Amino acid sequence: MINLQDVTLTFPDGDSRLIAVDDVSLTAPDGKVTGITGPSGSGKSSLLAVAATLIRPDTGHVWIDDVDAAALTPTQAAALRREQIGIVFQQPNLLPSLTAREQLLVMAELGDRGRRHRMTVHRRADDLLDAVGLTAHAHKRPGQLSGGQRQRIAIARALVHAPSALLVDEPTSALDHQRGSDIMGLIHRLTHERGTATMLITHDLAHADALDTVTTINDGRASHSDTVLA
Ligand SMILES: Nc1ncnc2c1ncn2[C@@H]1O[C@H](COP(=O)(O)OP(=O)(O)OP(=O)(O)O)[C@@H](O)[C@H]1O
Repeated sequence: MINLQDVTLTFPDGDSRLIAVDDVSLTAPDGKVTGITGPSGSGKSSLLAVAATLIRPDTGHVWIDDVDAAALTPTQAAALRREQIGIVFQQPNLLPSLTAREQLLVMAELGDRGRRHRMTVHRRADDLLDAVGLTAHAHKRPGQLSGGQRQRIAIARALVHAPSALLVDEPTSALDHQRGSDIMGLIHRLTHERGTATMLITHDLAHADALDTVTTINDGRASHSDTVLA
C-alpha cells in the first residue's frame, strides 16, 4: 500500500516558493491501479516523485507499507526503492547494449549478490518476460524492439525485484492508441495478479478502463479522490 498523508512539496521560485503539491492525502491500495490525472503543471509528476521516494516532501508522510519514507535518509530511501518500489517512466530508458533479458538481470547485480538471489532474479525475469509476452524476443536489444515492446520490458524490469509499490508516469505518451491500450491493460493485469499498489499518472483518460480509481489534481490539490470507475 502507498499512503500519502498531508503531503506538501514546494520548489524555490525566485524569492518565494512554488507549491507543487498542496496538502494531498491519497491511498493506493494493494492490487489496484490508482490513476492520477489533471492538467499540465498541476503537480502529477511531483506527486509521483514523492510517492517514489525520489523527492522528500516539505511536510507530510509517505507510507510504503509500514515505512514512512518521508522520515528516511537518502541512503535508506535508496534501499527502500531497491527492495520495495518499481518505477516506470514515460520513456523506457533501456541500456542500448543489453538484450531484453539482460535488462531484467541487471537487477540481480543490485543489493544482495548471493547465488540464491541471482537464481531467484533469473527465474522472475523469465516469468516476467513471459507475462509481458516477450519470451521470443528475450535475446533482442532495444534497437531491435518496437516502442511498445520496449515499454513492456521497462514494466517487466520494474517488477523483477517483486516490489510492493509500482509508480508509473505516463506510460503511453510515446505510443499510438492501440499500443497504449495494450500497455495499460498489461499494467492492470499485472497489478491485479501480483498485488502491487500501483499509482499511475495519465494526462488523458482514453484508457480509463484500466484504472480502478482516479484522482484529479488541480494546482497541486487533489480535488476528486478515489472515484471508482469499475
Ligand atoms: N524541479 C523543479 N523546480 C522548480 N519547479 C518545479 C520543478 N519540478 C516541477 N516544478 C513546478 O511544479 C509544478 C508542478 O509540476 P509537475 O511536473 O509536477 O506537473 P505535471 O502535472 O506533472 O505536469 P505535466 O503534465 O506537464 O508533466 C509546475 O508549476 C512546475 O513548473
